[in-house]
Amino acid sequence: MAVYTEISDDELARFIRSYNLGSLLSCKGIAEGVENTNYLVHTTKGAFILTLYEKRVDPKDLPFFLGLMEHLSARGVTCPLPVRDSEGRVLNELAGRHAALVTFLEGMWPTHPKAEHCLELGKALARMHIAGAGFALHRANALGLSGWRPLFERFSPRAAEILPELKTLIADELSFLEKSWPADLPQGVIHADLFPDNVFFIDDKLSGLIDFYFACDDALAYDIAVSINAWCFEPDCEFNAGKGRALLEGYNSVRPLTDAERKAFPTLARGAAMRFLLTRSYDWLNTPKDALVARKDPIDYVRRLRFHQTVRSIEDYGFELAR
Ligand SMILES: Nc1ncnc2c1ncn2[C@@H]1O[C@H](COP(=O)(O)OP(=O)(O)O)[C@@H](O)[C@H]1O
Ligand SMILES: N[C@@H](CCOP(=O)(O)O)C(=O)O
Repeated sequence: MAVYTEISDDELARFIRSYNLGSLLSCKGIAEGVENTNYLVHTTKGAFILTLYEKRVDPKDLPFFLGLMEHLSARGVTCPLPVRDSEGRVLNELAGRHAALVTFLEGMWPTHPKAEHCLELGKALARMHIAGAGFALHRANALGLSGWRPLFERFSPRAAEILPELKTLIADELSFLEKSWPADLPQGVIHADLFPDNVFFIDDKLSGLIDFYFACDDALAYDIAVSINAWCFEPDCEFNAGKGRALLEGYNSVRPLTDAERKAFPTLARGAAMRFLLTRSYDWLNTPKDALVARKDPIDYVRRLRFHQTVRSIEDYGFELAR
């Protein structure tokens, strides 16, 4: 579920009146999602998503996230467009939370992604990276290399509750990543959480990207690694080389990977697995068992990490990329 904050009818009516969106017709809480409270709002001018930002979003990052959606949208990326109120503001307050309204995107996310979806996703990711160039605001990746060890230290005494060897696995892997992390790859704005539930399709055609609330500046190829992990492993955590190839080929056809990115890919994939292993482990241990939000299994990312540890070069994945 993701309705952490309830809003009264009066508060909502007052809020919607501050936008030039006609009359309020309906408002329903959205069960999907993890981080923030989302409502689907209909007015006589159309459908919108109302987001109330919850405690894990740092308010100082909101201009970056909202500005990025405006920047990308203006450059042809189909993503939610923040709506301005009658005074030109995109960020407001509602029910004691920072709040914004964005346009509603049609489409469904693929619950069982196929290679065709991965190909489309790869192209869309590359287009997003290209469109992100020139965005004026900056945000460091709070969940990048320098954030991993401090996050690990917050749960390491309890890591064995997830898996007896987890503490050693993470500690050794962090040492490897700190020594080997590539420093000079092409940088830009990345989505950083482009999982299937953040990508919409209509009839197998990609219709839009959502959820830019982890977006930041980082290595562009790291974003590909995040998506390879999220899209190209089967439910039993077997790597699907066909899906991986489709994603990489789609990406490479729009923005060819540099030699340095190709060489660094196995390390980036290990780092991307580490990032989600850490956040999922922390949440697994700290989300109350009766919380309405579903915890995501950290073990899936232990398996991905172990797989990437066996890979030496991008060719070992079975990718054959045009140059
Ligand atoms: N602009 C949008 N258009 C259509 N649906 C959206 C939009 N934004 C969010 N949603 C819906 O809300 C759900 C949760 O949104 P998301 O941004 O992933 O939340 P969270 O950041 O809390 O995880 C999505 O799975 C989708 O169903
Ligand atoms: N994608 C993350 C969790 C973040 O959820 P989202 O709904 O904000 O995409 C994971 O799978 O661990």
